[in-house]
Amino acid sequence: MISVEEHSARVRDVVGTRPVVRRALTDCAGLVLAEDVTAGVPLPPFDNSAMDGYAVRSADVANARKDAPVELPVAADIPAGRTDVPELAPGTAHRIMTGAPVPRGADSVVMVEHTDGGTRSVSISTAVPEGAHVRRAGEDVGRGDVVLRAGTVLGPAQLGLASAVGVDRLPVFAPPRVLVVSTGTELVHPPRPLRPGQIYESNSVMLEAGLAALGCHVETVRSVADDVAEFRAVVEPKLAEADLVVTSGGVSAGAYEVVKDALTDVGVTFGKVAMQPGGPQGCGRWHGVPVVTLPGNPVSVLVSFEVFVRPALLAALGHANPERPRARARLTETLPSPKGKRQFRRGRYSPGEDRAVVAPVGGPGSHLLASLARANCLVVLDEETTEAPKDSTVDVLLL
Ligand SMILES: Nc1nc2c(c(=O)[nH]1)N[C@H]1C(S)=C(S)[C@@H](COP(=O)(O)OP(=O)(O)OC[C@H]3O[C@@H](n4cnc5c(N)ncnc54)[C@H](O)[C@@H]3O)O[C@H]1N2
Ligand code: MOO
Ligand SMILES: [Mg+2]
Repeated sequence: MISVEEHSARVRDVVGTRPVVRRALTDCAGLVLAEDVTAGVPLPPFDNSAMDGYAVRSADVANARKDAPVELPVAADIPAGRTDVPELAPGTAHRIMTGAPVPRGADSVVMVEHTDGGTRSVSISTAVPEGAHVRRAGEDVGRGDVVLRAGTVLGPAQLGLASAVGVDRLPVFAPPRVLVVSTGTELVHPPRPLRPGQIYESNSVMLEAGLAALGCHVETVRSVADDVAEFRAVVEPKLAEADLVVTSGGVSAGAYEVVKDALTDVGVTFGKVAMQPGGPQGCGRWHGVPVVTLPGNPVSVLVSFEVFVRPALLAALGHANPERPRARARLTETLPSPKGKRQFRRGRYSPGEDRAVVAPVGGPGSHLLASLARANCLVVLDEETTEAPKDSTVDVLLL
């Protein structure tokens, strides 16, 4: 039996790191930036107006008041996007819109609300300080500034910033193509009616959803019978298109362990990990493609995905912290735990007023899928623990 840490290290090793690719910004959401990004232009690129109104010299409107407005001729009209903006002559105003370049000669903008809105001449009823409503070139970002650091997870704001400084593609860690294979002669897909002895397949649905949430491209074989020849015939031709294979089922101690039987002699190692659920595990390479084999019980699949596959993939994708957040919480009922194994029990975590609380959901059985769907965390009881008493403080992994 190997420890959770040993198997984690093996899985991380086999999954490795992803190559860097340059992708269009719109294909980068959720991915990790592989290199620093510098600004090709300052932000804003030029002095521009923060308001719709009139560009003026503040000295020309210094005496303007509501009851004594100042009248200026309007010498130009500057909508946003105008590229041939004339200089402002003293004693004149330019009508200007938000985002339009402030003309040379002007030092401030008067909001249209403080004028009569004139187009030939304008009556201005307020004085403005120098610089009023002018957004200065480079006040947000200077040319050549590092705007995004390698390792940044790219969300909407980061991608918007990249575009704003003139970038169209970014170097990111390429999401892998993952082939999910569920094994089991008993598996049937809804809405086909069940015959006695059959069950509806659920593991590939969980794995596909979990992998897609990490940005992986997933191809799924929703079920293969427990037959080595069929398993090889279905899966082997798909290896060329996969960066990782994740299987479910067929790895334990029975007579029809299709994954174990098909892959033992080709480079995948099987054994037991000191944990419950998720004991029987395997990993290795098949024709050079990384393979992680998960046990078939549905709770075992999802716990194994959380403990081994998800962190390995996030690390491969460049995430600095690939682990789920952890917390400590007061246990609402006593939980037994098998000696020598790390136990993961489903729980409902709530932050609480002064101390977080976790209530176990369902029993330890790894077929109890309904309780998994109600859980928002896993209570982690270490290998030494045989019982975690009610009201004791335990570690939880927040899902
Ligand atoms: N004699 C022993 N028997 C078992 C041991 C053991 O140590 N000695 N370990 C048990 C543990 S723990 C687990 S976990 C399972 C793992 O079994 P396999 O990986 O071989 O998985 P299967 O036998 O194929 O299936 C187990 C169970 O899960 C259901 N299943 C499988 N695939 C799916 C799916 N895609 N969707 C829904 N349900 C699925 C399957 O019907 C079985 O009930 O072995 C124990 N046995
Ligand atoms: O370890 Mo199995 O994964 O308990 O059900
Ligand atoms: Mg089995």
